[in-house]
Amino acid sequence: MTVNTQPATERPDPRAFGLPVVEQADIPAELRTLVGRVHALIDTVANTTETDPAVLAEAAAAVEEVTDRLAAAPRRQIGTMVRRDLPDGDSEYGTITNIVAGDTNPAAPPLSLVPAAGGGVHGEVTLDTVYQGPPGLVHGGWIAALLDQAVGTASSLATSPGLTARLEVNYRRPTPLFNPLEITAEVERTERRKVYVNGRIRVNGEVTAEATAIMVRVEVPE
Ligand SMILES: CCCCCCCCCCCC(=O)SCCNC(=O)CCNC(=O)[C@H](O)C(C)(C)COP(=O)(O)OP(=O)(O)OC[C@H]1O[C@@H](n2cnc3c(N)ncnc32)[C@H](O)[C@@H]1OP(=O)(O)O
Repeated sequence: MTVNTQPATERPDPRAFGLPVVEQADIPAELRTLVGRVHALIDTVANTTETDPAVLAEAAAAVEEVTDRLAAAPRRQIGTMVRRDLPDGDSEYGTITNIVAGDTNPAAPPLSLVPAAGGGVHGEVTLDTVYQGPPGLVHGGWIAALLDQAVGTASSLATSPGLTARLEVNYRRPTPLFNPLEITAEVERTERRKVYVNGRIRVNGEVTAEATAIMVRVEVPE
């Protein structure tokens, strides 16, 4: 039987899955600054034309020293979630180191997806060369990752959290780096635990990639 989607009245608490939860507001501003600077470091290292061995060795030693200092504190438990308040008064949980949207992951763009006025979710992100595939263009796997995150978030907010069972991506136009990407997704219908979701990426109003997905909602342990 096909049923209409209905907003979840109650979202499962990740603690029911044994996962710790961090409040987004409790992430120190200094950690956010560090995450941003490490992202800039990744981009800079990927693109530096420095060849002086002394300069490169000094940089590597400095990075090692900072890494060792931070590693003195215990690591987060794998699967740590972050609870975020959304502009519409709702809230959502996400994995704090999620590679697409993780608050504390310097490798993440990061993408912030929020409920769209007309339903579904939307977000905007501009990608640097960390995400480069073909010259000047976003890697196709990263396009799929952005769309996966979007359909997963749309499904989670409209129903309850799930895992991607199927994701089909059509690459319509090249998706450029250093251009704002508008990402949207919305649930089409639900069928038992299956949630059928559509998503797309637009650049200057033109669709560059679109996806159809089936999310399968996770069952809360007894
Ligand atoms: C808040 C806390 C944390 C919440 C955590 C939230 C995390 C968000 C993650 C973001 C998105 C990701 O990257 S997810 C990561 C990538 N995806 C994965 O790793 C998923 C790997 N696959 C799996 O674990 C599994 O196959 C599942 C969970 C998808 C389904 O297994 P299952 O739970 O045993 O369910 P199962 O009975 O097999 O299937 C349920 C229904 O879905 C259908 N179905 C199953 N697979 C498919 C498929 N590939 N294509 C079409 N349909 C399918 C079945 O026919 C059935 O339909 P019917 O009989 O009802 O008609």
